[in-house]
Amino acid sequence: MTGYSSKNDVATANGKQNGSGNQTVENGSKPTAFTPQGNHASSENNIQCSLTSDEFRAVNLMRQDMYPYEVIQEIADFIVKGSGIRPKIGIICGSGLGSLADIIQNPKVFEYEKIPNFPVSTVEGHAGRLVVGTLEGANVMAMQGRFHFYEGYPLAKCSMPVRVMKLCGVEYLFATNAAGGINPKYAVGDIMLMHDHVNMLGFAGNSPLQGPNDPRFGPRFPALVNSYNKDLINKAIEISKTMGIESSVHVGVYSCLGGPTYETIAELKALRMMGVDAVGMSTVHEVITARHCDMKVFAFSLITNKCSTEYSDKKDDEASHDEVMAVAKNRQKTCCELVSRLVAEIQKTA
Ligand SMILES: O=P(O)(O)O[C@@H]1C[C@H](O)[C@@H](CO)O1
Ligand SMILES: Nc1nc2[nH]cnc2c(=O)[nH]1
Repeated sequence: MTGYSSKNDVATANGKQNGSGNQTVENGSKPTAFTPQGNHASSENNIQCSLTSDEFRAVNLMRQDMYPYEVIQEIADFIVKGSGIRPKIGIICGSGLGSLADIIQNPKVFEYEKIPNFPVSTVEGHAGRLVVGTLEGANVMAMQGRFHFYEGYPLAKCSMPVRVMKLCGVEYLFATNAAGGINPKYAVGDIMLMHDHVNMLGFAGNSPLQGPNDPRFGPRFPALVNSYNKDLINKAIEISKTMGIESSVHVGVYSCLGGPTYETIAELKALRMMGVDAVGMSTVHEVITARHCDMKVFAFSLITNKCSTEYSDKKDDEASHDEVMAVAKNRQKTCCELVSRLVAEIQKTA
């Protein structure tokens, strides 16, 4: 084979590691060494890590994934007391779909950084606010900004807000996302109602339920068949007919990869062979957490880009977050209408 070369260069994020493993840091502060036990020491004979003590503490906080029931209860109490509302429906806004929270009436807004023990959003298109209020007469709470594995958060932390929703009183989770369409019949701007998922992070041994199980949330070994509520899917199909968009609404299988990279062609081919229709970087761990604590789940993907399984040199064929955001902005009105009409249906039968 020609045209392919592999060099043994080793680089760090700041590009300063040399072949001998010696490291320097950009800002001149002294690197901190850490032991495999996790306590960081300044001894030079341990594994070296180019973090200052402050950076190390920040990373540690980010990776904290144990949220005892009592801590989640405290967060839930903070939100219920602060808003004066006990929400029944929880909405998670996907990339660029923050407007789903803007349609909430009499909103009480909580910035994530002001909520005790809450993580912060780091991704463009995820504002980082919890909005509590009413929609179509129903009490709702919406996450305007979710947490992703690729941001550095463990899965349990990414989906911790779902447990907060549960303890606030939420019975229904509406999870939305932006996703790449692998099914060749899907077009950009279409909506895929999720009826199942392939948990690629789970295949790799990662779960939001890893670690000790607290039975106050749910069982050690929850079943996931029928995770996506069929009645809600059918109601959404009926609503799509009345909205005149049924030809661009599909029912399909979503898969979550770790990101932040978009997929290679070989990965897309593999996913297609596995029966995946749309691929993204979220939602699955939230659904698992919601089902564990017995919430009813409705989820949909907005198809923001087509994932071709053919090799191409065209730059236009590459996925980009700008495209994802632009398509989501274009389709936000339709997504908002679908969500509010479904909320109205739930409220009607309450
Ligand atoms: O939060 P979602 O799943 O809607 O966002 C998707 C996945 C990545 O965060 C981002 C990639 O463009 O969009
Ligand atoms: N993994 C993944 N996530 C996305 N989010 C929006 N589009 C995509 C995509 O093509 N792949």
